[in-house]
Amino acid sequence: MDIIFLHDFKAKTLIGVYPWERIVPQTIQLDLEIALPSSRACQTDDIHDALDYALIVDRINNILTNKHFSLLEALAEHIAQTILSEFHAPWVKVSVAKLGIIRGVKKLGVRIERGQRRG
Ligand SMILES: Nc1nc2c(c(=O)[nH]1)N=C([C@H](O)[C@@H](O)CO)CN2
Repeated sequence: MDIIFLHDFKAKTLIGVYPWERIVPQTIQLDLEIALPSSRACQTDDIHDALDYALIVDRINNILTNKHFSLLEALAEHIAQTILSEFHAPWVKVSVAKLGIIRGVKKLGVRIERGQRRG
């Protein structure tokens, strides 16, 4: 299985369960692993055969700007389902973390894995 990874992708968004978190944007860190539907690009060296990671970054930035979630879990699920449905990836692993939100904890978050449903 060939994979595109995006590590240490930091961006600001409104997220959280508390009222102040609906007003003050927070920096989150995303780490993604995205399985590729095909390895054709390895042979052809053609971007048209590749899953363009720049488009994935653009799409995630769009989500972070336009959608606001209470829970990291819900954001991770939305990103995972977007990548599966819009980029036809067979499988994706999404980690979403907040940085320094709780005293004594440098980074905390959730990690989910999702695949295409059969049938
Ligand atoms: N499982 C989760 N627990 C909590 C979340 C979350 O997203 N998932 N979020 C919060 C608050 O928004 C937090 O960021 C502030 O302490 C608390 N617990």
